[in-house]
Amino acid sequence: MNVIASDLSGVLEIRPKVFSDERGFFVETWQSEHYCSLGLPERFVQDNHSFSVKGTLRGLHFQKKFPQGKLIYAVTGEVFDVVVDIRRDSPTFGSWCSFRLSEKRCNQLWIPPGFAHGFLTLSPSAHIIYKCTDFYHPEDEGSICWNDPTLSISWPICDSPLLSKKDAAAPRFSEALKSL
Ligand SMILES: Cc1cn([C@H]2C[C@H](O)[C@@H](COP(=O)(O)OP(=O)(O)O[C@H]3O[C@@H](C)C(=O)[C@@H](O)[C@H]3O)O2)c(=O)[nH]c1=O
Repeated sequence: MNVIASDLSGVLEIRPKVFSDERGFFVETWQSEHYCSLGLPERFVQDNHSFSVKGTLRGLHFQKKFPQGKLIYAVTGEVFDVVVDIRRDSPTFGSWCSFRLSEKRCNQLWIPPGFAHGFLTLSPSAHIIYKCTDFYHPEDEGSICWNDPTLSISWPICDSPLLSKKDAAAPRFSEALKSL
């Protein structure tokens, strides 16, 4: 397993060992001893699976009182995944970083609690699964508009992404964080 630290403390790209043979491949996507030794918690309480068509952008989402750590994996396709540091006491508060997660790379992204998260589907479609450290609390959810001018995220191929109604109406970064 290779682990690449990012510019945002705690955010890790994990590249698990892939065992390929004539049948295909095998990969461990969660093994508590190995992943906990990287600093991930042992306890995840919810697993999610989303399917998106090309050009879909989900995010940027966060929970306020119940922040979720997330371990993200692209089972099929490729996504441009973005995390934004919304930890007020962090030296990188307001900074973002991006990762390409894909079925070819078999890579994973660990996002600790305290970040807003979103992704854009680059391939014709993508199945994304992720483990969460806290439950979904819809009443606690916050969102930031994907094209916030302060954040100025360099989304690839993204003039008019496919958005949910909620994401299309998401507030700017400064407004969204007033509720934090
Ligand atoms: C996220 C979530 C949604 N839902 C429901 C609510 C809604 O009716 C439907 C679709 O919800 P959304 O439009 O919020 O789904 P989506 O836009 O895919 O939301 C997700 O986006 C990515 C970027 C994340 O980081 C996730 O934490 C989550 O916020 O699914 C649940 O029942 N449980 C959940 O955990």
